[in-house]
Amino acid sequence: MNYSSTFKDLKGPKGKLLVGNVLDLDKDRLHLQYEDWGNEFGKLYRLKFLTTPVTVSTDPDFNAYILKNRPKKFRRLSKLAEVINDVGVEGVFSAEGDDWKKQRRVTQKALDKRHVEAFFPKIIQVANRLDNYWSNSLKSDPNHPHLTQDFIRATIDVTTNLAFGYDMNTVENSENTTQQHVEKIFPKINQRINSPFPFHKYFKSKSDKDFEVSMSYLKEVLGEIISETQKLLDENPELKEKPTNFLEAMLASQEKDNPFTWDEIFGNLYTMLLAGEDTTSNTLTWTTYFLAKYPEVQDKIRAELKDVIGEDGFQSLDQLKELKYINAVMKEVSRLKPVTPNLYMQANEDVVINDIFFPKDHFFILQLSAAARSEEFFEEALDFIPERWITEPSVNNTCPYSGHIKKEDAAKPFGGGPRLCPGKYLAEVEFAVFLSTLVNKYQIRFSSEKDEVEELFAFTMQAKNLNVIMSVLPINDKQEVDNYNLSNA
Ligand code: HEM
Repeated sequence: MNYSSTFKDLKGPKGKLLVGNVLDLDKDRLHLQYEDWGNEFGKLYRLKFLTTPVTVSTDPDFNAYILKNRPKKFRRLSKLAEVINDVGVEGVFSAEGDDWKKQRRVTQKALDKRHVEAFFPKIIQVANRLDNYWSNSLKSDPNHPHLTQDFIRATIDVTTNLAFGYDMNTVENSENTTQQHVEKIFPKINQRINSPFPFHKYFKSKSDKDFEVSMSYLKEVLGEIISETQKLLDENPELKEKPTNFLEAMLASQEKDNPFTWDEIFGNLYTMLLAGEDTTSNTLTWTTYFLAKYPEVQDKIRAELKDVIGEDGFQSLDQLKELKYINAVMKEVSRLKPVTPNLYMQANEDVVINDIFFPKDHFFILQLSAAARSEEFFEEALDFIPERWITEPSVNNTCPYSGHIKKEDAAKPFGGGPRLCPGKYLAEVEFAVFLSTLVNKYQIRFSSEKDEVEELFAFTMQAKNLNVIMSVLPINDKQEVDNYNLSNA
């Protein structure tokens, strides 16, 4: 192998004897700390967690190389996979090699465009329930402040309907506590990944015990869904040949070569539930922040809805493609507030990237938010400008200043390469439908003048201290929207 330097030559913050940089980590704002260090030490820099050397990359080309060269040259960090598997969420996200290929095939098929399109009426049904729920809640609580929880419930309902063929209806069923249990999983996984030692194996804290209660609750719920689906397959054997959703496909494999194990079935149901819920609901929550900060964005969305959807509401998925401004809002929110800002990878073999040598098993942190918010790739990078994503086909869609990198490559909220998020299309559809439902009838604003929102890293990146409330849009504003001309905005 030819190279002119190794990872040991990279600069980085000075660590402490024995522990390296572990004690310097600001766990609640890890992604911001990695961004700051990137500004200080360069796009590639070195850290040490106890005795383990780590390379952090904020370089989109370097990140793209690693994302693209999976599963052969790189894998997800083995410690991450161990923590995820240890809590029982052993699915496509943590799998590698042939196991991953097998699980990816069925996951990707369940979430492909054809399935999402066939399922569109159900997404609309969930959105209508959300709308009813909001309009009723606002009667008793004129400034409804629970938007994050509402989005979590809506995304849980979509995933369980689409992937498991099961209508959980957590939006209307306030007794259903699934959302509260699901919410505990990512923060716990995050805590365990960042813990230098698996203390929970020897001593269970109160939060470990709470977490176990939540996991057994979810196991019971998923167990019931599995039993009902198995009964359905037994009564309708034709479904075993032509399964209509993810769970049916996994159960149908029991009677074929190379069946999924029960751990894989449970693990993938958890994976779907988690991967589909936390990311999409946090992106929607961050969107409400920008809606409150820039009320004119709400007006533009309403104008576009009026143009494209009209009075009759969504009729088909084709209308979504015409919602160019709403799609641009999602891209801009995901650029400025990417909910998965750090991806953890590991080398399967010795590799040379950018003329630098990294040994087998080397640990990489791909930091995605630094490039997405950098002036190097985006003009007025810290400003919220959805229009930057609306380009005419004739206009060259590259970032200003970057020369060769496309905007999409500098901001990669869904990862990339063969393990690109398979739920991307579903997430885009959910985003457009739920955001339209919200903005069409309701007004979003801050509950106080102080904007104290903070980015909290808990494996996904969440909005802390977000003081956003909603109220029914006054009739007058609706009339004004009728006269609002999007093209002049
Ligand atoms: C705004 C919403 C979402 C964001 C930002 C997001 C982001 C991501 C990212 C960054 C990854 C890692 C990709 C990589 O390693 O290159 C990922 C993986 C994954 N996502 Fe999403 N996701 C979203 C919604 C969804 C939805 C709705 C589902 C399904 C219901 C889903 C299912 C998955 C699965 C199963 C994986 C693992 C794929 C694999 O390892 O092969 N995601 N997502």
